[in-house]
Amino acid sequence: MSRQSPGTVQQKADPDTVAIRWLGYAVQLLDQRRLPAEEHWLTIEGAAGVAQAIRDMAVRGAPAIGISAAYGVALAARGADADNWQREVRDAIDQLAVSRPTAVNLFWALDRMGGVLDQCQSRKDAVSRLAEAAVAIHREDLAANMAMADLALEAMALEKPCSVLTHCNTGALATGGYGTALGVVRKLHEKRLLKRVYADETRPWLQGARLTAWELVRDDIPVTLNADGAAAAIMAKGDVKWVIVGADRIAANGDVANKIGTYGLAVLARHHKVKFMVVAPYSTVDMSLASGRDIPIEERDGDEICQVGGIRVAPEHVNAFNPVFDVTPADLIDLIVTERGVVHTPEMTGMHPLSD
Ligand SMILES: CSC[C@H]1O[C@H](OP(=O)(O)O)[C@H](O)[C@@H]1O
Repeated sequence: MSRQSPGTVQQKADPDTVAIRWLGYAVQLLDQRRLPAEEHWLTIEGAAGVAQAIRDMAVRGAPAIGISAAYGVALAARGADADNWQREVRDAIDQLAVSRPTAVNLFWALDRMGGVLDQCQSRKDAVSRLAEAAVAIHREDLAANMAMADLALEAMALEKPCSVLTHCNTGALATGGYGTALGVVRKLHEKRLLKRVYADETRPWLQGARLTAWELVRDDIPVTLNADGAAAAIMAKGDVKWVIVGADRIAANGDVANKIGTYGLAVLARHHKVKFMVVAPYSTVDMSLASGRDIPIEERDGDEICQVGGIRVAPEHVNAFNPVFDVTPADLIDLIVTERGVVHTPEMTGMHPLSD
């Protein structure tokens, strides 16, 4: 990631960890499909472009798609007709809401932007207030990540450095900056409490191999990349003490939807007496859903798992099943960390201790 340029949202953390830039007239997104081969920034001036970037995974990661969608709403106000601005911004919100179904951060951000829209008196008012609201969502997410890292370290109460294992990419790329689960990894490294982080490659989009490995190598954090299927053997060796993952939606009972493969890791962790931690901002918690059974799970085109690096490896016409998230039941989770606080053994209380 490159450094912020003038006119972009000002952050308190290291600006190198920012992959979404607000330019006032456009949002810039570091195209995650092209990493690590190329650091290519997309400049997007309308909500339709943002919706497409989310759908096509140019930007991905639950908090990052919420932040991007918020900027999309702000752009819709800028491009709206003076007489029909409310309708046009509402339509943009609807369009953004159908870009991806599982990460609730998207709907949370759009609801918040819709609330601001309801208070606007004119298009001019909407242009400035919606931009301010999107920047606030971005800044708050970054601040939440920093807070969660501190809370997680406190809860881990480590006496000596340990190794951890993570899945997918939950770093600066997936968030407003710094990262959720990967923010905890960064903090462990900073406090000299990290021996090594094992990064699952995360088929089929390879967020672990392409994005997590890129972020960590870039920041000199000791990382070992492994095939997803190696996680059991790694845990069996006994070096890994924690599995640390992010989340796309957390139901009221503490069940967690996250990248496909997470549930399997939780089962393995319990078998090997490895602790299992979920790290996500409170915007990922959906108290309207009683359990993980109610979480909509995105299924993407089966062709995504029939190829590797753009080259088809499966036979033509094979039937392929490609759910991109799974649900880990609360009883397999030791800790859920949000910026509001930590829930220990969520199967006992669900997320209720942190709700309003
Ligand atoms: C920091 S949340 C990241 C979250 O997003 C991932 O999904 P995707 O790459 O499909 O957007 C995954 O579930 C991660 O835990």
